[in-house]
Amino acid sequence: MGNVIAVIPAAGVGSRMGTNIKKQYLNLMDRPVLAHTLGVLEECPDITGIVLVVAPGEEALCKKMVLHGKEFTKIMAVVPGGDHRQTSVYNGLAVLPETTELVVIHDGARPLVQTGEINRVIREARAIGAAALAVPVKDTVKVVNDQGLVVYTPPRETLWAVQTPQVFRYELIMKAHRAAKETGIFATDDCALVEALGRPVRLVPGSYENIKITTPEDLVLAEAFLRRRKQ
Ligand SMILES: Nc1ccn([C@@H]2O[C@H](COP(=O)(O)OP(=O)(O)OP(=O)(O)O)[C@@H](O)[C@H]2O)c(=O)n1
Ligand SMILES: C[C@](O)(CO)[C@H](O)COP(=O)(O)O
Repeated sequence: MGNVIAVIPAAGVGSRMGTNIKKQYLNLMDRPVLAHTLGVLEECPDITGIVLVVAPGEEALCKKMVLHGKEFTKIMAVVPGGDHRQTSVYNGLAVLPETTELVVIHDGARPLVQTGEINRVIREARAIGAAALAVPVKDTVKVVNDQGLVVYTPPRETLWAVQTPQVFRYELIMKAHRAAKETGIFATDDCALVEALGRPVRLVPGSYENIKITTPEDLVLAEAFLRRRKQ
């Protein structure tokens, strides 16, 4: 088995959080959101290296707020991101060694992922090439038109909310990102780019705790989950 490298996009602006400090640098209990995320990946035995993607010019800030000390020994590179999450991920993928077997793409803003979940996704990706954590959607979802009128109601049992990590064979995810770049496809997750190639993607049941810190109430929830884990 070859290298399994994590690419962590953490270059977003956090517009939905609306705070002066970007959400990845906000404190969640004792340390920044991004430090929690990196801490889980650091502890994951299957992951051999980490490439962190931060906003251009924010490398020093990230070092000061998150990467000080000697906690994160697996960080191979800190690279500048782009205007979209997809571009940030691509910039991370572009610096990986050719010897990389699998890439674990995980949002810097998902600090509550657990080692066992990451391992399960890695196992599936090794078997079929592409896999992601996901949870069944709890609400009934409506598809609407631009006037807010309901067009249809997809059956809930077919709907899953996809999370990260999303794990891929290195050559497959590079092919998918390059093809998306050429055709101008922009997607909100990396699986969609592999789907666009017509290749299979396996969803691995995850946890409702693996939330993405997106709006202010997510920090309250995340803190509650962390406190419960410490009990
Ligand atoms: N240009 C971007 C946009 C997003 N991300 C990262 O992708 C992850 C998921 O994105 P999201 O939660 O949407 O973060 P933001 O784009 O920062 O948030 P918002 O959409 O509210 O502005 C985050 O870790 C974020 O930092 C990134 O690396 N580069
Ligand atoms: C990749 C992702 O985490 C899947 O839920 C998500 O799509 C990333 O960011 P978004 O901007 O909130 O869609």
